[in-house]
Amino acid sequence: MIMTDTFYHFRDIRVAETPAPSPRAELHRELGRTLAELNEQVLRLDASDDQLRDYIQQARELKAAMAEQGQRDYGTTLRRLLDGEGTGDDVTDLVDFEILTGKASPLSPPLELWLEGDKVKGRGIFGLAFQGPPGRLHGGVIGLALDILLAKTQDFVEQIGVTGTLKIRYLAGTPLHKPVEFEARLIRMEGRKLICEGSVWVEGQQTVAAEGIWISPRGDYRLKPEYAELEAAIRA
Ligand SMILES: CCCCCCCCCC(=O)SCCNC(=O)CCNC(=O)[C@H](O)C(C)(C)COP(=O)(O)OP(=O)(O)OC[C@H]1O[C@@H](n2cnc3c(N)ncnc32)[C@H](O)[C@@H]1OP(=O)(O)O
Repeated sequence: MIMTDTFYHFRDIRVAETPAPSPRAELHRELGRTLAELNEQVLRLDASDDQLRDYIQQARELKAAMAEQGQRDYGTTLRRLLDGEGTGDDVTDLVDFEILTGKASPLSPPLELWLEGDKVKGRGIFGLAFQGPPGRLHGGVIGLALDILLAKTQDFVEQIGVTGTLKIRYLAGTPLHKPVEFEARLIRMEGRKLICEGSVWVEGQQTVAAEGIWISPRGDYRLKPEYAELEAAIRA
């Protein structure tokens, strides 16, 4: 019997289409979630000075124990993926530690993203660590979430570009601790520019509107063949 391993290329990594996590990746996710919960717990922790000293000591010991293990090298992982020789673990290593969306990152709610028809959709519940105005999500964090969300409209095209312009209009406060829904879509492509729009919703009320321009460093934006049917919608 011939055993075939699956290898991944960087350009094939799409929203919500990452390989099933290995047991190691699952454990990283559990560790990340536990640390995120700890991060929420530590905010204005109502503990005595002695208890705080004890927690500092325990945290330092945990950090020192982890430091002995070292960290896998990001550059090597990215290189394998850019060469089309990435493993499933390489893909999860890349996406699972991303800010806000990474399932193994202590800095993530996490914000979940997926493709639905011609849209990129997202959902997340943000805790106190992401607070701006009292009880509300920080506007800069919303900007970060929209940057990540709108960038994923590039899942429909061949090129990968960088954020050129991101315009955000805050229409109403976005509350903490409630499901926040995100939506983005391609508007049009003009050579190396990709123009897209996004919105943020809580309980059916729109709280934020955004428009973005992404710039492809090399080559004009082109739809991937499997999304050719979007042509009519984005030219309309
Ligand atoms: C391999 C791994 C890749 C992973 C990517 C992850 C991305 C993560 C998301 C980010 O955090 S991106 C970081 C934030 N963005 C940046 O750091 C971008 C910094 N700016 C640049 O690098 C350059 O200014 C840029 C590449 C955006 C444009 O420089 P160019 O010299 O290629 O542009 P050029 O002047 O030739 O203009 C090309 C077209 O784009 C337009 N343009 C240029 N900069 C623009 C801009 N900033 N906003 C809107 N449009 C812009 C420009 O008007 C022109 O339009 P027209 O063809 O219609 O004349």
